[in-house]
Amino acid sequence: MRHLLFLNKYFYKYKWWIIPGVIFVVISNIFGVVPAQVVGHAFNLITENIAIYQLCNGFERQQVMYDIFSNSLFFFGALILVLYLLRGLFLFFMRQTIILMSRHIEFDMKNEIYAHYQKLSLGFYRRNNTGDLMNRATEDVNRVRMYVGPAIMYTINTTVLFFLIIYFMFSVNSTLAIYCLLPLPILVLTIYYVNTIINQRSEKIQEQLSRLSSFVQERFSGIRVIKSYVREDHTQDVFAEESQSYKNNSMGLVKVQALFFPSMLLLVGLSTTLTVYIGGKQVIEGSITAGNIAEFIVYVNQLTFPVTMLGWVTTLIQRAAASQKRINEFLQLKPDISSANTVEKDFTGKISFKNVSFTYPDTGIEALKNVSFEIEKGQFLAIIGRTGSGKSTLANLIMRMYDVDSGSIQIDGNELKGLNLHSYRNQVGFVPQEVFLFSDTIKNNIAFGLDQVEPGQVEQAAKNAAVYQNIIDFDLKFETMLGERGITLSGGQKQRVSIARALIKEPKILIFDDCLSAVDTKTEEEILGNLGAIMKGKTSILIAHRISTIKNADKIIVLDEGRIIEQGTHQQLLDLGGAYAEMYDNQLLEEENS
Ligand SMILES: Nc1ncnc2c1ncn2[C@@H]1O[C@H](COP(=O)(O)OP(=O)(O)OP(=O)(O)O)[C@@H](O)[C@H]1O
Repeated sequence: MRHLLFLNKYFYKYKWWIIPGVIFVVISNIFGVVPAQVVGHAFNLITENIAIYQLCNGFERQQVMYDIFSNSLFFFGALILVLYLLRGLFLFFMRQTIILMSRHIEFDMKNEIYAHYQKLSLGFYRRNNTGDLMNRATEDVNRVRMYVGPAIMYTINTTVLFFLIIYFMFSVNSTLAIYCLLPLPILVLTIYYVNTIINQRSEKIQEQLSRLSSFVQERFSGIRVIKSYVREDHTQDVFAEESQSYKNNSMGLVKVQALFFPSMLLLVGLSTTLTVYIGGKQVIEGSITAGNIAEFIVYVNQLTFPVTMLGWVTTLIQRAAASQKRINEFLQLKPDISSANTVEKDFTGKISFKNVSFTYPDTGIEALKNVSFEIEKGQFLAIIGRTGSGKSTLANLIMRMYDVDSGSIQIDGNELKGLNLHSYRNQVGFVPQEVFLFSDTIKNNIAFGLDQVEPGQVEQAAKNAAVYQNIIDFDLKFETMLGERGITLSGGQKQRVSIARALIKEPKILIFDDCLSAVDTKTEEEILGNLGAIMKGKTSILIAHRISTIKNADKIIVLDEGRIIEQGTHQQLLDLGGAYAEMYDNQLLEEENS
């Protein structure tokens, strides 16, 4: 429950919603309870005068009495109607304040969670799966909203109504009030018990449902693999099995739910019977009127719904507390990477690594060991090495996706950790190894890193990335949609759109993480030629597997098992006759063979 204290700041923020809300609850309940007394008076009017009315049978006076009777009853009826209309009006205001407040809180929370998620570093996203992140920002927030809205509203409502009714009941007759209320605790306990069972089963069903949807989602994403391995029938069987247990559990839930209303009605019936029985005896004794019995029956019926709600509200609160706990777990996480300095600087692009070592915290793999090198402003650095040698890790460290364990990375002679991260990353163009494009138009994908796009900028970036002609060939050209509902680009086209996205930023430092692998050698040469012109005076880092791609680099670093084993120009490394020269010979041989 203490987790829900987190929400107090929102209650404070929206105090001018909740305070009038509570006042509306009180007023609406007063208008809800008073009609019971009017019913009582109406009853008394009839029971007290019906005998006299019948005595006047056959006399002219009977018509006069009839008129008085019907006018009075009409008055009572109209009064009840007006009171209920007023109750309805204040119920409307109550919802318009408390439920609207819950929607505002939901909106604020979603934004707070989303903003916080974005601050968390890459490591956090590696540790938690997307489904879990999404659930906390949607399903869990929704459950908390049910607490700040309906749960709070019904709790206040039930409390106010309960005290009003108790007050009125006891002011009429305390013995009858006690008998009337006697079955209520049993009703509360029964409903709470049945509700708990319903809840446990619903949770189980919910879990099964999300397992089922993850299963379906994954299988449809991998439909190509399923079809090529002819596993449709097997997948169908697994799906049917999962659905079967979902069905069985849902049917079990229906059974419990079916018990809910009958048990509730039974106890309300018991309460009414006691009211009539005990009340009847008291009428005979002369301590109350028949109208009071009618009044009590209305009270009992009025209490039923809020009391039923109590069980539901308890589960809402329990669920909200569990959800808020999950939300708080993430909200309390501090980002591993934070911007230390707010001064924004323009960089020239000199990068130096001094004895940098880095181990991935999740796997314990030491990806870089004592790495030292320097790139001057405007130089072209290439990194080559076997798969898993630490090339992408090096690029990620320059982007400060992770912080180094030991050693230091400096940009223009300043510690990377001390730089304004936002401004620094804004000046770096990064093309990751795994291309990711958004389900949006090609134009918006290329212009992703810009706040404002000048005319012709997107087209020029596409030309520089040698993808312009491909885009022009599509019917909708730059407005072509990508992703699930749009077209699918080829691997090479995707890589080039992703390159265009980095180039359009006109970065001071450009990092290409093995992103020319799906591009043919001719296109690769075209891109590299364009890059030469664009990156003049700016620093570029290119990670590659083909020596043909990097031989013009100012400096080449050869990585092996996280260590730099050789560095120099293409010619220097060939002259060295080591790993690079061997790689070169092998690649020449492969080319000749093919
Ligand atoms: N996010 C991660 N969490 C844990 N370990 C990782 C992570 N990324 C990479 N590694 C490990 O770090 C080592 C270096 O990986 P890295 O991706 O830097 O190699 P690479 O040289 O870029 O390989 P490739 O050429 O295949 O892309 C590998 O052993 C890899 O398993």
